[in-house]
Amino acid sequence: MIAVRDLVVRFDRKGAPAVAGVSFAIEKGETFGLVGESGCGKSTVLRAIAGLVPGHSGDVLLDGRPVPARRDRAFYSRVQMVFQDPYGSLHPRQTIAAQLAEPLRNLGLNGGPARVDRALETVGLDPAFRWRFPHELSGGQRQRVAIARALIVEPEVLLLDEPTSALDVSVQAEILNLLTELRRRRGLTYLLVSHDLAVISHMCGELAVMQRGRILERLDVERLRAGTVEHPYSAELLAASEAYGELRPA
Ligand SMILES: Nc1ncnc2c1ncn2[C@@H]1O[C@H](COP(=O)(O)OP(=O)(O)OP(=O)(O)O)[C@@H](O)[C@H]1O
Repeated sequence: MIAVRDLVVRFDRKGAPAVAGVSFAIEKGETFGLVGESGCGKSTVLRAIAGLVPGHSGDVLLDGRPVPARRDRAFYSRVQMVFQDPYGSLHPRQTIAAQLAEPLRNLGLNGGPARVDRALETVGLDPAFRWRFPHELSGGQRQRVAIARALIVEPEVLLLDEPTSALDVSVQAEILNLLTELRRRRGLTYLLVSHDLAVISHMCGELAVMQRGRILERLDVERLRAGTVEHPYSAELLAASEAYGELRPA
């Protein structure tokens, strides 16, 4: 469904690239995880796919075809993003209805009230939320709105950048379960970036461990849960994960 081939991102001409030749492919309906310590380049991979990083090299392929260097409406109607901080990504002085209608307007699609209500329902929020402002919502409700805003254009792929890192643990589980249910119901394909192995283990079929802009190791979730990683850095990451116990089957 979506793939990157030899992706390189350089922010600084002299220094090491932030992403140094990353390749992977995600089948339709699957969730692929990118995991690694802060600064390893995982968010940059995701932002480069979304066209938010100027001047990357390598290919981004959607359904096997390269996407245009300047991402167009056709791309954003198929690929949407959800960021870590829903408070930062929502406009503080716009109603939820206005914010949900915006991506439809940007893509030249019809944004009637019924569509906004449907989007709210999809993420488990009452239509009455349409008149509220972001500060009147809890963190979890705000992230539900961010997911509704990504889904309102009916994309096929969601790029998820630490979608639950800013939330309390109990709310994290709710949002992860909602994302899983939506993926199953709609046949969505996810690329999930997280520093949290428990989140990756819960969500992903396959994952790649990144360090200093490169993929060190690819794993399927069974190997992650069994702890049979090959690269010493992956083993370190696993050992350091507070959630190590949760990753292993009881
Ligand atoms: N816009 C930018 N300009 C310059 N350097 C950047 C920019 N964005 C990221 N970087 C640098 O690129 C490297 C990779 O950052 P990136 O945010 O992709 O890492 P990450 O693994 O997602 O970490 P985190 O989870 O902390 O965001 C870091 O060294 C970072 O400082």
